[in-house]
Parts: sequence; C-alpha cells; structure tokens
Amino acid sequence: MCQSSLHDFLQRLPKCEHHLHLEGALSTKVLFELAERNNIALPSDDEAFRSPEALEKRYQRFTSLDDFLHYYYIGMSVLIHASDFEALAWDYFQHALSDGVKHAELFFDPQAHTSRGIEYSTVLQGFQAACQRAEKELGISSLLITCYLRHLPVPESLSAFDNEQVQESYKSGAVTGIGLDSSENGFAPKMFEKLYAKARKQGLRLTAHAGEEGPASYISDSLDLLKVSRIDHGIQLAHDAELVQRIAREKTMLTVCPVSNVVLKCVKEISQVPIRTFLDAGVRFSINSDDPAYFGGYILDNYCRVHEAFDLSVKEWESIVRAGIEGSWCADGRKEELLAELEKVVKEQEGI
Ligand code: HPA
Ligand SMILES: [Zn+2]
Repeated sequence: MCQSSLHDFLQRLPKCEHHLHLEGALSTKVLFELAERNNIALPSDDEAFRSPEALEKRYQRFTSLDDFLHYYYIGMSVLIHASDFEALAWDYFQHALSDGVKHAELFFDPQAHTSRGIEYSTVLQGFQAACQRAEKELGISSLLITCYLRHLPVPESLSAFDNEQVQESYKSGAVTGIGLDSSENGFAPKMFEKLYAKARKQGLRLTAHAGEEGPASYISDSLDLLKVSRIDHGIQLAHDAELVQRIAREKTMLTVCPVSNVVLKCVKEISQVPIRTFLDAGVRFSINSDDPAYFGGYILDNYCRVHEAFDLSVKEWESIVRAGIEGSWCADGRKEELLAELEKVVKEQEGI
C-alpha cells in the first residue's frame, strides 16, 4: 500500500484496465502448481526454475522486453486445460476487484498456445468462463482482445487470424478486437498492414503495442498504416513533439504501463514516464499493469507509483480516469454508469 493521503481515493476510482496480458497474470506459485499437475518439465538448465522464490527473484532483474518475454513464453507452457485458463483469469479478476477495476479489456496470445498444440477453443472457453463469472459475481465487465505475435513470420499471423475458431469468436462477438505484441524493435507495424486491413474489414477494434522500446515512428505508422484507434504503451511519443500534438488532437488513447516500463528498463524510474508531458499536452491515456505477476504490481500499484512520482491533484486523477472510461470499447450505457460513479467518488473526495 502506498503512503499517499490519496490512497483510498485512488483505490475507489472506477478504473478501466486496457492493457493486461492474461498470460502475464500467471503467478510463480500457480506456474509451479500447474507444471506439476500437468506434467510439464520446466527448464532444468536455468537456476531460476528451482523454486517459485528463485523465479520471483529472477523477475526482479529483467534487462529488456526480450529478456522478460523469454520467461513469459516458458511460463505459459504450463497452461493446458480450459480450467487452467479460467483459473488464471479468475485470479486476475480477484486482484482487479480489490484494486477498484470496473471494466477490463484483456489481451491474450492465441499463437503462443496453438503453436503448443492447445486448441484456440480451449483457451477461449476458459477465459470466457472467468469473464462471465466476473461480470455476474464481481460486477466487473470485460472484453477480450486477441494479440498477434510480431516476432513470428507474418504469414503465421494471417493464418492464425483466418483460423475457423478464431473467426467464429470474432463473428459471435466473443472477441472484440486485435492487438500486436511481443518483441518490438525490428518488427515494424508495416509488416502487419495486411492483417490489420483484414481485421478492419471485419469491423474489429484495432490496437497495437508501439513505442514501448521501439521508435516514435512505430506509433505514427500504427496510426497511418494499421489504422489503430489506440496505442499500447506509446511512451516514446514524448520524443516527437509534433506527434504529441497530433495524438492529443485526434484524442487517441495511450494505454500506459509505468511499472512495466521501469521493470523492463524502458525508463530508469517512474518519474521518467512522460505522464506530465502527456497531461500538459492533453494526450489521453490510461494507466495499466501489463503483466502484473511478472512485474510485481497490479493496477493500483501503478496508480500509487504514479501518484508518488507526480503528486497529481484530484482533478488530474479525475481526468485520467475519465479518459480511460471514454476510451474504452464497452457500450455507451456502461460508460455512463462508470462516469456517474467517477463523479460520485470525486465529490466524496472533495467533501461536496
Ligand atoms: O509489454 C509487452 N510488450 C510486448 N509484448 C508483450 N507481451 C506481454 N507483455 C508485453
Ligand atoms: Zn503489453
């Protein structure tokens, strides 16, 4: 818990989370339990896999996005049955509830599972079961987003997109949109123009990781070539003043993940995440946890760390949460409910 006088206020804010990889919510404890239950051999030549504690320690010294991704892909190899995916997502929703999340738009990586022989329908069935339970029992609404892996050959993303089960999930509305993740540098947005054109034609929502480690030009190319309506991370935007103005003018939302940026060495400390630049320029952004089980912090930790670094006012927090609600892909009626709740929480805080 942070020491801030605003801690309770930050907890009560009706948060929308837009940048959360469900596979990144796999705790070391569950990872080891599932490895044993599903008979999955973890790498014996890496000391980090001796115990959950050793692995947790290794997570504290990631050197880059790719260093993290190495562990992320090994970790998810323990997920086999629909019930494993359901338990993983349900674990996330428990954290989301205590952190004051009201609406979550959740990424998952189909290719990382189908390449291991796990059917897409198994993955989706598990995640959907948890999402439905979260709506019913916790009052948390959610949407699912399939991410395509940019480090794999482009034709593989096209055939993954065309997969019958994947197509069915888009057509039924079980999955709302697509994203692009994994290693960034050297895998330019342009490579995925065809994939995004197909998704756009089907009326899917579009987002892409850009400007996490990669250059600001990946952000403009994601807008111009992939025609995304939001940008995941986007912190390198701060290096291009003109692009900052454009993003502000076009009201494109960035899904910023401050703790992730520090842990993966994109910045040295939270104060270097361009929160102040974005606020001053009127850039809309939400604050998110990315891969909380790997980075040691869920969404409220991100809010607290940002508050400690930037000492934001109640009005500034209100504008951040409002931008997150407005930038969500849920129905307008749900947005109105969340905006009303935001107004109530702000009024309580101001003693009105
Ligand atoms: O932060 C991330 N960046 C790129 N790919 C990812 N896959 C999971 N998390 C991430
Ligand atoms: Zn991410």
